[in-house]
Formats: sequence, C-alpha cells, structure tokens
Amino acid sequence: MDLAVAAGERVAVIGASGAGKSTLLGVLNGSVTPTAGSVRVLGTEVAGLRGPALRRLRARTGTMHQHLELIGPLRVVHNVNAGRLGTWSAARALRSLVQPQGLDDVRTALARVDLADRMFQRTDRLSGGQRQRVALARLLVQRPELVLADEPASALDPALADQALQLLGGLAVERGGALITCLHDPALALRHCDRIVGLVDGRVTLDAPTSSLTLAELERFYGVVR
Ligand SMILES: Nc1ncnc2c1ncn2[C@@H]1O[C@H](COP(=O)(O)OP(=O)(O)OP(=O)(O)O)[C@@H](O)[C@H]1O
Repeated sequence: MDLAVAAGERVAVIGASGAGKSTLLGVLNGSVTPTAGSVRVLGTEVAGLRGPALRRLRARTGTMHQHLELIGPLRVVHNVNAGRLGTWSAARALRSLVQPQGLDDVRTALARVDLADRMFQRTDRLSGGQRQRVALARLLVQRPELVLADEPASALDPALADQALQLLGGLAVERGGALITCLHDPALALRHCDRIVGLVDGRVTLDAPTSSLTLAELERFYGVVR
C-alpha cells in the first residue's frame, strides 16, 4: 500500500469485510506494528516511537474504534473525559473519577451529539447508537488533528449518521488535520468525504475524488448487484 493523505482531506476507506480497513487505521495510530515499510503520521515516523513521544502523537491522533472501547460500568462523563487523559496529570485524572473535571466541555460535546441528558448515566445502560455517540463526544473533547474513525455511524439512524460524519469532518478540518474513516455505506462516503480509497486484500485498488464517482460505481465495488 502506498498512500498519502494531505491536511484538510476527508478520506473514506471502503472495502469488503476483511479487506484491511481497520488494520490500516491501526497502523496509523500505532496500535498495529507493520512488518515492513514506513508510516509517517503528522510528520512523525511511527515505527519505533516509545514513551512520551508515542503519547504525544497519540494525543494528536483521535481514534473512534469499531468496538468503541468504552468502559461500560463508568458514567458517560468519565468515558468522554477519557479523550483528554493524555493531556492531564495522573493526579487530575484520578481526581476526575471522584469529582468529574471539565464539565463544561463534556456538556458541550454531549449536546453536539444529542446526549446532553445522559452525562451521569452508566455507559452500559445506553443503546448501541447512544454509545457510538459517547465515543464521538470523547473525540470532540480530545480535539485531535488526525481523526481515524472505524465505522463511526454503523449503529446510527440516517439523520444521526449524517450528523456524526459532519462532526468528524469538521473536527479534523478545523484543527488543520484530516479525517480517515472506514465506511460500509457508500452514500455516506459520497456525501461527507472528498476522496474515496478502496481496498481489496490489503491493496489500494481505487483512489479517486468523490466528485468523480457515482453511487452505482461504489456499490459495484462492494459487489452489490441490482
Ligand atoms: N490482530 C490480528 N492478527 C492477525 N490477523 C489479523 C488481525 N486483525 C485482523 N487480522 C486479519 O487481517 C485482515 C484484515 O482485517 P481488518 O480487521 O483490517 O478488516 P476490515 O476491512 O476492517 O474488515 P471489517 O469490515 O469486517 O471490519 C483479516 O483477514 C483479518 O483476519
């Protein structure tokens, strides 16, 4: 794979299940170590980064995981605040578990995903779509430059899916960074991304501006027959 994403781009990564979309995001956030090749993120070579250097890069890179990685028994406020633990001292992080810190930012982020009334609810009492929006609010308080989102709207109804993609794109672009998001919904990719990268067995077989693609072409890429 040879891929360069510029600042300001919103890129949808599409491809059949198992094509390598999540692995690509993992390589970019440093959670998957490539066996060969070179990966530069925000100007930094990822391979070999350790300790504070890796933590600094992770604070600038926000990932919305396919399985969300929320802590179920914790209240929503704590899961949202987890987005900025990388910038807090250990003492502040511990204090926040007893007396949640930075409530104004949390409230604002939750309002942007229509969950303002859920701040103190246990996270595992929420629906799948509500949990997905908690993960999105966590990214909103983190304010990363590079946003990596793995199927960020898979559990959302169409209106909330559009809202989520708008927030993710806006977040990345407002920080001068980029959005790279895996999407199984070609229409969503066409509406919210500038560029579409298609993977087959870990290789890039499609890389084009959204404006040059049609929904029918993307559906054919997924093997949809009408
Ligand atoms: N930790 C791992 N170790 C070894 N192989 C893995 C690991 N994680 C994923 N794979 C394999 O890598 C390939 C790509 O997986 P990946 O999760 O990146 O696919 P994907 O395109 O995101 O799929 P989906 O749309 O189903 O989420 C698959 O064949 C998978 O079995």
